[in-house]
Amino acid sequence: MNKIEHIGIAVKNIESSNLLFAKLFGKAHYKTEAVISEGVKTSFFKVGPNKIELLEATNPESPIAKFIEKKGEGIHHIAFDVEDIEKEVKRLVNEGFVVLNEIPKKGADNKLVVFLHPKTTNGVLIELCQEII
Ligand SMILES: C[C@@H](C(=O)O)C(=O)SCCNC(=O)CCNC(=O)[C@H](O)C(C)(C)COP(=O)(O)OP(=O)(O)OC[C@H]1O[C@@H](n2cnc3c(N)ncnc32)[C@H](O)[C@@H]1OP(=O)(O)O
Ligand SMILES: [Co+2]
Repeated sequence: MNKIEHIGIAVKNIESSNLLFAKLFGKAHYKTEAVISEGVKTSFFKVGPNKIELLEATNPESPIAKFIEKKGEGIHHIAFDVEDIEKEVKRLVNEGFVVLNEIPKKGADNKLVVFLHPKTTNGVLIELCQEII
């Protein structure tokens, strides 16, 4: 596992949160993207070398809708950059982690992604990301 790729923050309204985080960071988001399969609208900010992903649910079954219902807005996941996602998944399964999707799926910002269940990672939802070249 390499560096943190992004931190995901669940928000109720991405338009108003875009304005709020633009005020906080002193610059606007650089991209928005809907990921239909995850039921989310996303926007991305660059803060120095770091990337922040805002996520709004687009339907009530979305993981973001369920998360906000239970816990409210806030940090939803931490994503890590990996070079070979399939190899990393195998390694983590061997270590006993519960992988939510063993077959990598298409995420936002040109990435293949895999999630680990927060129950096996001390309550932190972890996303693995491999850049699609
Ligand atoms: C676009 C993409 C990208 O970057 O490219 C994204 O990020 S998409 C980001 C959105 N997509 C995803 O998150 C996909 C992976 N996530 C999922 O499959 C789901 O959200 C689960 C993580 C399995 C949780 O679903 P759900 O709450 O329905 O399951 P569950 O009832 O089994 O919940 C199990 C426990 O996990 C907790 N839980 C749920 N979401 C959590 C989160 N984000 N961080 C920490 N804990 C979390 C619940 O409160 C519950 O705790 P208690 O039992 O203590 O009450
Ligand atoms: Co993410």
